[in-house]
Amino acid sequence: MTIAVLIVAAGKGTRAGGDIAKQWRPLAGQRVIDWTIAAFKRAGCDTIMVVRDPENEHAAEALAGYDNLLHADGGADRSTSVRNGLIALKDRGITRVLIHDAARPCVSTQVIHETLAALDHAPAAAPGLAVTDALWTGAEGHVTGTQDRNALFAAQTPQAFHFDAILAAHLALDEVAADDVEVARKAGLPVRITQGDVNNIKITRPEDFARAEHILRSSMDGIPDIRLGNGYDVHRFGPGDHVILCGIKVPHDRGLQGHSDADVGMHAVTDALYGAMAEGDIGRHFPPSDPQWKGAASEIFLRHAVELARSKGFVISNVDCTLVCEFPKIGPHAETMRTQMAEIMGLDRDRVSVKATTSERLGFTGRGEGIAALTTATLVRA
Ligand SMILES: Nc1ccn([C@@H]2O[C@H](COP(=O)(O)OP(=O)(O)OP(=O)(O)O)[C@@H](O)[C@H]2O)c(=O)n1
Ligand SMILES: C[C@](O)(CO)[C@H](O)COP(=O)(O)O
Repeated sequence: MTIAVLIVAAGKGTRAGGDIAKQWRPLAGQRVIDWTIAAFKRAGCDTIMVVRDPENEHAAEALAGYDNLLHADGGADRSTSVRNGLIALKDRGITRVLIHDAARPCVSTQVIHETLAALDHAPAAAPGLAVTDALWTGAEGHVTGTQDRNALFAAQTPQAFHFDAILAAHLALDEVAADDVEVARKAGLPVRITQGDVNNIKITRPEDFARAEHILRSSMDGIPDIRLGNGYDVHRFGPGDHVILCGIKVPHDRGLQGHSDADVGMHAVTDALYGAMAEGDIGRHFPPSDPQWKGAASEIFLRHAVELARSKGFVISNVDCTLVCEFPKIGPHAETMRTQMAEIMGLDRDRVSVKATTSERLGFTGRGEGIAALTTATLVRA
């Protein structure tokens, strides 16, 4: 059995408005089409044909980054686009095909698998959602009747077919059809209804972008948006009588050198937060070339990273910082450091860890030339 996915992406997206057709527009960090392609790859489908307008520069740009995608030219209506895609898939040994709207980026693995599995029992299958709201007919702003909803379903994609059967049905079609289920039925093929998903929305109107974004951000197919970041920093010892570590003044016979207060621990924590968000590092947000940060309290940097995370919808789940030095001894101060950093980040103390290790007198930390810090941070988007 060789399965192909045919994604129709040649529409103009008129109802969604905007200068760029909806399937090429950004959504939750990538393009709509990227989410749609990713959903099928995640479900294990590797043969993917995208039907697009060959003249559309946004289509060309969006698809350029993909290896191994098949392309076909779209037509004036959806049925023609599907037919072109099916013809382009002919002679590739395809036995089953899933036909999907590019504009449905939130489709789940479960919907894909269930629809495909139904082809073991029928030549065609498609996800539908039983209509739950009462249905009216209306005219001139008034209800004129109530429609029986018991036998009504809202149609979704992917719609799945035995390849030869749907190709033949499309080649025999002499009019425009709403979808491929209609094409199949016109050819006399029985179509199984599989369970649709309320989240499998089709981006149709401008407000659908926000709905799709919410669905994708809150749950990527049940996988929460969890980010892991790491941070690493080193500061050299110099003259002084204390060091600042994780916001705490620790007496020592040397100080740490740096443009700011040289709080190596807090810098590693801050960089781990930036890293989890792919937002660069402290140097990008607070350039050392800028004199205003000379001697600055590192708390400023950490508060900025925390605020940035909040503004992007992340909550910090935990932070784990390890300081590497022979001296000063960190143990007696570790709990105060945890409390201080938890307070700055607005976290419970049990989400903040500060620990220390020596490097067995090896390397620059072992020789007492400086202190290194490593941090791992986890961010979760609610
Ligand atoms: N000539 C067409 C028309 C539509 N589609 C695709 O069919 C899917 C569902 O169609 P629809 O939501 O109606 O998209 P558009 O036709 O682009 O939207 P509109 O009617 O608002 O212009 C979309 O992924 C769209 O890109 C296509 O490939 N070729
Ligand atoms: C195929 C479809 O998505 C099923 O719901 C739908 O028919 C596509 O287009 P429409 O123009 O929005 O009806």
